[in-house]
Amino acid sequence: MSSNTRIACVMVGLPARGKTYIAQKVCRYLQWLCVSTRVFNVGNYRRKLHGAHQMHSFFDPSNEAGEIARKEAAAEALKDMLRWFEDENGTVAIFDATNSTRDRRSFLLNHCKKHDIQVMFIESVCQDEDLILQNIMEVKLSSPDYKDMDPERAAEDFRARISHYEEAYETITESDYTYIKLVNVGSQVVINMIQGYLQSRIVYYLMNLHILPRSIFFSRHGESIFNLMGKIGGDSDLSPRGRKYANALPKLIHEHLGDQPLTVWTSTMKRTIQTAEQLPYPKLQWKALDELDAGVCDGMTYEEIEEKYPEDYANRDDDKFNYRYRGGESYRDVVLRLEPVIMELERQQNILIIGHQAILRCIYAYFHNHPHDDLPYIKIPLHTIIKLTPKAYGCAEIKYKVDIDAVDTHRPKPQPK
Ligand SMILES: O=c1[nH]cnc2c1c(-c1ccc(Cl)cc1)cn2-c1ccccc1
Repeated sequence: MSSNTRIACVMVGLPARGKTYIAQKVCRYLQWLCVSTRVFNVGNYRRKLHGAHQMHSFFDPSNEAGEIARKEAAAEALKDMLRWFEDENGTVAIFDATNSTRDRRSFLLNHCKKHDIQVMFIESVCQDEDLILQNIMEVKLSSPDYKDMDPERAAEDFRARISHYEEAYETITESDYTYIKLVNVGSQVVINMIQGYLQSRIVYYLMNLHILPRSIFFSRHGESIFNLMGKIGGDSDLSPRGRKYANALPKLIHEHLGDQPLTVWTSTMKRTIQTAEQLPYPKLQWKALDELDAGVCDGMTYEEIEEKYPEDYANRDDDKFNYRYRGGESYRDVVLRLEPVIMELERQQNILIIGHQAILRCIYAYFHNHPHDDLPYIKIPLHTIIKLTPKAYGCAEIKYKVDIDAVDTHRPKPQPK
């Protein structure tokens, strides 16, 4: 990807078509992959400039004052977006608004062209009334615009807001525009003039999304012999307590899942395969799920590393995300090799990953949008089951500590010097 690529993903769609949902997911995915990305939500600018609790009349095209106020909010967001590209050296900006008329889209396109910013329109078209209602109930009624309002009245007002947009809505047909049109959550996808690597990755990601209810379970392997010895890496067997955990897992998973289908993913290392052995579900081994490669330090204790490689030992905590073991990997390397796993996770429904500490930190950070500086210090204890259930704009989480003792492998972030 050439270093100065700058892309504005411009959302298009009526209210309650998942524009913000898409914007936030694409932003989280790209940031996780170390692409500097940011969402500019025009609704937030409108609320900041003109307050929340605007009733539907504010959005009536014949409402002069409303039109001026909404144009001002869009102009403010656009100004911030351009400034962000310059000052923060941004790569992908996501301009989240209805952008529902040809005029508005051509204005944005011309403005971006002047600043050498590629524009890719992302339109969400949805006629599925149930999904629109689910969106309104899950998202709109909890928005600042409807805080403390009677849900029935709020839903009614929001429907009136939608109808104001429907009158003036012009779907994308500009054949010389770069765009992806997602119909009914990608059950039909139309793409036009997609250019370059990054745009193609964004298109591919969007085509793999679904919003069917599902849960993702994580657990590290049971305690291993190397855990007991304080050694990192290796390919050791489970310890007796680790085997006890493996024996307890099937019942615990069934308690959380009931009779729903599940697929179990492990690495190719013995300790995860042995932990999954008794689970009565289809299993898949991923090389990409193998533990972070510690290179020359593989099989050593931290004391031995400090003894043999004192400068490496000291440097690692200075920037643990980017620190790469000699002949081994960094957390950044692991994130990039996990991208296909994340892509497949987005496609799937219930999955249990039996993984390794560094690996689960990276995957967990993707779902919780954790910054890279914190990622290498996320607590993922042994003998613990984490259940993530994706919601509209985040993930619900249950953490379940199993009552089988294990060593604590967590090393806290050192205090800033
Ligand atoms: O097309 C929609 N129409 C109404 N609602 C929608 C969508 C999508 C959606 C659209 C395209 C894609 Cl690739 C993925 C999701 C998400 N949502 C949503 C539903 C509930 C809460 C938050 C968001």
